[in-house]
Amino acid sequence: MLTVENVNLHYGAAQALRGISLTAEMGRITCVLGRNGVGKSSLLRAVTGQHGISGGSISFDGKMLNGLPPFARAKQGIGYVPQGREIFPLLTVRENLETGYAPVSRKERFIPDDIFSLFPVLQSMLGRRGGDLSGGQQQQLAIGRALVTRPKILVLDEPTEGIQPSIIKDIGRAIRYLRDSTGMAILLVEQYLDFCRELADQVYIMDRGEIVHQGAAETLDTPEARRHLTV
Ligand SMILES: Nc1ncnc2c1ncn2[C@@H]1O[C@H](COP(=O)(O)OP(=O)(O)OP(=O)(O)O)[C@@H](O)[C@H]1O
Repeated sequence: MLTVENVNLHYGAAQALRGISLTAEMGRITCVLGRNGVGKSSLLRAVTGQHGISGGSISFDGKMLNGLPPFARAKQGIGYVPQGREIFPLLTVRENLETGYAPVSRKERFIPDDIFSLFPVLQSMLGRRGGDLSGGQQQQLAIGRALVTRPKILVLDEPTEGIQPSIIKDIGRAIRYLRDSTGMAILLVEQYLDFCRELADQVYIMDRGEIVHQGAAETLDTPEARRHLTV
């Protein structure tokens, strides 16, 4: 289980996270919703070690992550699918997937078949350059690359952003499959309410760097939750 306790994060003098606490349990999909700029990506940067925190603690599987660099967190089992996908455009699909080998042991340095069952398009495009793929295919590649690192928790930053509906469905199916078949934890940041409502076991809403609501997915339909999500 991932435990975030009372976390603060600053960019210079600007505070982006204010006393954030949340948990993401194994075998469950935890969704964090919120409008633009409320600190969702900053939360994931804190969890993955992309940005240091200025207070609080983050632990996974009983181990404290504070101060560990991103590669050490990847070794602990934290897989990250960043906003904007960050595919290497000049590397092939296969090479992009192979960049996920870095944190795993030599004997695990192969691409699990599951990835191609979830996203068959990746298999048919193994020799193509990442930059030639559509946005939706790149998103599938970014998820595949994170899965190559054999994560125990998959952390996704707005995977539906700019993606066509049919691929959003595939991504939703893949996330559910990963939860159910592997028991991994999923921490998902989103702005797309319907996607979260369908997938999430547990939801949090952020506003101005704080958690302002938490509960089961059904609670997203309460007027109080809606108020935090409408512009
Ligand atoms: N590198 C940075 N330097 C300074 N301020 C930043 C930086 N990154 C984000 N911020 C600020 O921190 C706040 C939270 O940003 P963050 O990207 O975490 O929000 P978000 O909820 O993920 O938004 P979005 O949906 O647009 O990605 C915003 O006010 C943003 O302007």
